[in-house]
Amino acid sequence: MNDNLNPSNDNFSPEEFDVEKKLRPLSFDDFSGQDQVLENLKIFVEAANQRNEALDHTLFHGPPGLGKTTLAHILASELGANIKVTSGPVLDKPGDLAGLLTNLDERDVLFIDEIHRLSPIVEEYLYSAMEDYKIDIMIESGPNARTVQINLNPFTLIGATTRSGLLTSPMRARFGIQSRLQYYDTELLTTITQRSASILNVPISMEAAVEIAGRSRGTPRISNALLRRVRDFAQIKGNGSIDITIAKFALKALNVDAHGLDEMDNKILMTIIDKFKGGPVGITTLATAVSESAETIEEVYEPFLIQQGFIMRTPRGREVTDLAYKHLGRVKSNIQGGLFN
Ligand SMILES: Nc1ncnc2c1ncn2[C@@H]1O[C@H](COP(=O)(O)OP(=O)(O)OP(=O)(O)O)[C@@H](O)[C@H]1O
Ligand SMILES: [Mg+2]
Repeated sequence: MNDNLNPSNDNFSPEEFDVEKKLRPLSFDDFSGQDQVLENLKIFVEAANQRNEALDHTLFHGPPGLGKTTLAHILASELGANIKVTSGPVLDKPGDLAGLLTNLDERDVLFIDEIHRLSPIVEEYLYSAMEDYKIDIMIESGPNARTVQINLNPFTLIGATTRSGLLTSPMRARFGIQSRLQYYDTELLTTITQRSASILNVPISMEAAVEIAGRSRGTPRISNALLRRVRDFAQIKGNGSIDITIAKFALKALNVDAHGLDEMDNKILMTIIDKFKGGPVGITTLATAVSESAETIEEVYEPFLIQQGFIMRTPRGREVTDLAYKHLGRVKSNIQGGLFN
């Protein structure tokens, strides 16, 4: 599979980065889907705006490409505040964090991506900043070294993670607002694809938008990536506009699965069928067999496979469904007790 279609791929070329920026919704009104999450956020933002207070610390979790970073930027903009962006692995000492925190104006947003990857010492340093808007900083050095406590402006920390299971409970408890983002259905992804096509100035038929949406693994980032690639085909092999014929042709050339499943999705299904007779198989055994971490399978791959009805979680482990056999063109063996269907 093309690397840019990988749900967790954020390494765009400079040109693609620009396109990506153009496509990113900038306000609540631009953002489609996640209705319940959005409805709540609108209320919290409006209330914070009315009271002229900082919004409560907010955590977004869920699989890659569903809009966590986008929502962090939207929140800052709806709060009329600045946003400073950093990420867990970048902050390796409290000093890095202190620099960011002391530069925040009242009600500003500090966005920490991959917040599950903060080092324990930085994480602990964050606790008092989040709770009391206070931090200790070290001044001078050598024999005169001492710490002083300084007050921060009230700010909002927005954390994002694909691996909420790896967050420590004290960290999680400090987020007053916690939202889990869900996969998008084809209808929503169709709307998003049409919106993106209009921003990119490329005509697209309804049928073609539905086709792209249906193969996007429930993920707007993938819809946008597919749209960009299909646009290339339309430009070179067609007349520049995207109809169903060119969309199907391009998606076939791109090797995109009819359900939008990626290589790892299919590998997981195939491994359960071929090596574990369809399951049930424990998550750690499965993880070893596909050479991926158990956490990544649980947080990135499995939710979509379950949502689409390819896998079931049972008390004894993961089991593939008849739909998975059908999808992969495999025949279910009778030994499992299942009949052909
Ligand atoms: N609801 C939406 N409506 C329209 N476009 C969206 C929506 N959500 C996400 N997108 C598009 O998908 C892209 C990916 O979203 P975003 O970067 O916010 O995902 P993420 O959840 O932060 O992913 P990751 O976990 O990989 O950081 C965005 O650039 C945006 O263009
Ligand atoms: Mg992100």
